[in-house]
Amino acid sequence: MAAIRLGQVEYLNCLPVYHALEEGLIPFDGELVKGPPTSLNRLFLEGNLHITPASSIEYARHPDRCIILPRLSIAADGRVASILLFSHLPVTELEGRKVLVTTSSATSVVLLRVLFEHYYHVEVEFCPAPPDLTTMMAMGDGALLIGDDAMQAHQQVIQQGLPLLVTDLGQAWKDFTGEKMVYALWLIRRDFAEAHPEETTALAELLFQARQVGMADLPALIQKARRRTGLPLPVLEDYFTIIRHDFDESYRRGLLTFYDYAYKSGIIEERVRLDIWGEK
Ligand SMILES: C=C(O[C@@H]1C=C(C(=O)O)C=C[C@H]1O)C(=O)O
Repeated sequence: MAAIRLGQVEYLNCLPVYHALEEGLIPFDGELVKGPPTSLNRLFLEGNLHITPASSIEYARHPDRCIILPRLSIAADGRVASILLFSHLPVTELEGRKVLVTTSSATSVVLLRVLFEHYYHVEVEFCPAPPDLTTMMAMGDGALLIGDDAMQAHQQVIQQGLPLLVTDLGQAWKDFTGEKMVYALWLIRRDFAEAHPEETTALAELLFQARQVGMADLPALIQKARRRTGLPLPVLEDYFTIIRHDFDESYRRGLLTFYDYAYKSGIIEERVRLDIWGEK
């Protein structure tokens, strides 16, 4: 069998799961392929990755091509700190304005559309743009950033005292629905999983164990995150307590609520059921 190609989102949100693999604390002889979420989504759907964390909305767009690994996600219960809308005006005053959305995200762009349509009841014009706060804010009145880009931009706003409002979409989603929000799922290619069921179960277990090992040494994660991003320690300590990787019933309910709104907004074509490896 060819070496496993495993995707890794190049943001801090993945560190708890990949730290143990990067450090060899858990042996993994496949290949780690790093990138922003939209690159991993594309590589996976083109058949160039066996497993990857992918934007949760992509599962709903291609349920026939993938299976969800159990017990893993990238999620938060309310405030998430890395999915942020920066704006010149309060969100409810953005009617008719242009909002730039990062080309690195799929899920959060849909989440923003859902929130504007169903929660804020405001119509805005969305334009994709590379993730750079200054350029984005020069082109419009709002900028959606995710991951480390969002966290760095937030620091820039604080340190330079920029006159921008910052809306946390995880918090907005919680205020709107009362639910948790699942941003990413670990997906495995359906053809691969069906042809190699034992390897699939072993890979699911390996990733779950890696996360257990990673989370068991939070100080090491924080030090590594600091070296990688230069973000202040209190920001990192806060982030690793609010970013979650669980996928129990309450997370699944939050995800299905999100899919329902995406369906109502015409973003996905049908209501999806979650096909989770090892569960029938
Ligand atoms: C919480 C996050 O989760 C993610 C958001 C994604 C998206 O919006 O498509 C995809 C993968 C994750 O990186 C984040 O990036 O900040």
